[in-house]
Amino acid sequence: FVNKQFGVRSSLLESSTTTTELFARKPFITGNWKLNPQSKSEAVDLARGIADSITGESPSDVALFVPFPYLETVQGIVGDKLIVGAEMITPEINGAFTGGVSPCMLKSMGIEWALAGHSERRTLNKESDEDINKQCKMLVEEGMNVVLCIGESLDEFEKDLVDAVCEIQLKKGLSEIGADQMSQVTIAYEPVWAIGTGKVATPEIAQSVHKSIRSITDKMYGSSVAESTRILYGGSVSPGSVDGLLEKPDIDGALVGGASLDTTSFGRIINFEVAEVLA
Ligand SMILES: O=C[C@H](O)COP(=O)(O)O
Repeated sequence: FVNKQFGVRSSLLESSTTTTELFARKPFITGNWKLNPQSKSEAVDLARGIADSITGESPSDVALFVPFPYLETVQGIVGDKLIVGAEMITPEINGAFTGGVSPCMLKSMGIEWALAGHSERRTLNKESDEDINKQCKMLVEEGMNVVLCIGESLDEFEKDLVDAVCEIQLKKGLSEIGADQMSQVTIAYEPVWAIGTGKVATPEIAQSVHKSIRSITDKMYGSSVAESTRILYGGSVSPGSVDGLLEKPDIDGALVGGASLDTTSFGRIINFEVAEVLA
């Protein structure tokens, strides 16, 4: 077994293997806690467990997107080991937006990352592509980083509209964001039918959509941006599925929901193992 992950796992690497041989982009494993856990003490335990599962220099970037009330606590626990981000933002500077949390507020707390466009917010909170674009633009303009989530419904999947839906969501979500701002953008492909259902997309299906997303990014921004933009897969990622997904050349990481609430499962996902990347 040869582990050629990007990053450092030197004890497992063949002396002739460089860390950049396998992955074109540094893998990025992210957890989205959603409306969990139910208490601060549980959040503390979970954050500690996850931070402890990163020993030495991580082979990947790792991020946790957590509910607002836990941000500072989790950040204090994980330190520099991983990124802590918000699950959403209100794209306003200040004013009469009851319940809102702005990018500026987050930045003042040292939080530099946020999700935008998660399907639960698109569906439950009726966020439109225009709303999501406003969030993305404000985040990058504030010098923050955004994970833009896109993905088709089951109905759209069955009607073979996957690439078309992703193209629309991508183009609208990134409207007026320049090539020079794309280093602040990560894309997450999350088929809605795979979220929380246990029905993970096969690596082949996910790879095909990721390749199409990269090609759309190429048309929008050129090859250099397309080749450097990380595209994560989300939807029922588990310890059993992560290795196969990460073996695909255009799958640069994962956005993990349910399994990010379990220290052992998320620890295994963070420390995924691939022997080679399959074209
Ligand atoms: O943000 C994460 C996604 O919604 C995936 O959630 P899941 O891993 O529970 O399916």
